[in-house]
Amino acid sequence: ALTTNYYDYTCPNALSTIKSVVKAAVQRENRMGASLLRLHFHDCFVNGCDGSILLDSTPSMDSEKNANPNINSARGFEVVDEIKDAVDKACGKPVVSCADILAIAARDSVVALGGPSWKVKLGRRDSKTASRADADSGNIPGPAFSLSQLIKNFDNQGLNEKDLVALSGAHTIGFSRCFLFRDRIYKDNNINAYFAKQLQNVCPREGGDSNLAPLDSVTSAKFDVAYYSQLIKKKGLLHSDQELLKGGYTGALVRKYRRDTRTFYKDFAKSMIKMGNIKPLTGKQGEVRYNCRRAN
Ligand code: HEM
Ligand SMILES: [Ca+2]
Ligand SMILES: [Ca+2]
Repeated sequence: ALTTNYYDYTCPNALSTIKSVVKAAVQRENRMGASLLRLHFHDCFVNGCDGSILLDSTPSMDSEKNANPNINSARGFEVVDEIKDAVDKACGKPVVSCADILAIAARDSVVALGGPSWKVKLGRRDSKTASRADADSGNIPGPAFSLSQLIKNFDNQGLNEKDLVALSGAHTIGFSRCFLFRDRIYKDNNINAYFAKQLQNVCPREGGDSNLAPLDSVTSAKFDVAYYSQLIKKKGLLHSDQELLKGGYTGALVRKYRRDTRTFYKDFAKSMIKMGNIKPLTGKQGEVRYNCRRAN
């Protein structure tokens, strides 16, 4: 099992080193916090939290970076390299896995943008392979998903409806490209008309596919509950975001989190730990990579 003190003896400075690299990266560019948080999510949902998303393509293996949910979208790989470099220097040898780096960087990103902290469980080892096919086959939920599809997708990972609503709160930071919310702003009816109109300037019916809009139009660089307030105003950016309000239980949670930052923070932290526990490689499984981009 994963433990919070895994590197206490082999690398006592691992956590502080990672925190300072993440903090500097988020100070350079706020969005990097969002991007690093998302990397951990997209890693864990494809064959578990094993660093698979970080591997580059080889002649015999196509990278998960090329899968639809990631291509021209997943970012932060240079910062992960920077962290790996710094932490290996701090430890004197490569003992911290890339999968653990993603879990720690996700937490530190949330903290850097004013969100909750938690003790990250550690001891994940890195995969030797990646699977673009597995990253492309619906393991990662899509923005057009209905509530029932979202619930089923999370259930496949051992995550429940509360995890779904709490973890979707990650959309309180970061951005989405236009073509992923175009249908929502031109076709959905459970959207605030003025909000839709504004977004249509950023995201025309034709062209501008990669133009960006904030997932939380109020505070896209602050880890707060504004995302949930926006859902109540029918101002969710993604169709999938707005779906959360439809369910009895999920809708009640949205309304609760909007009013109760402490409970959102507590539940988010708990669900992040749960997500970080998806099928980790432990013991002698996998390896600790020397370079997060390739197997040893
Ligand atoms: C519930 C199902 C989810 C769906 C359908 C979904 C979908 C998306 C989409 C479509 C984008 C924009 C991607 C792009 O523009 O290329 C996005 C961005 C993002 N997602 Fe999610 N997501 C979900 C859950 C999560 C979870 C669980 C997390 C983390 C715990 C997360 C964190 C983020 C972050 C932080 C961004 C912004 C990234 C950036 O600005 O670089 N998402 N998501
Ligand atoms: Ca993975
Ligand atoms: Ca926010």
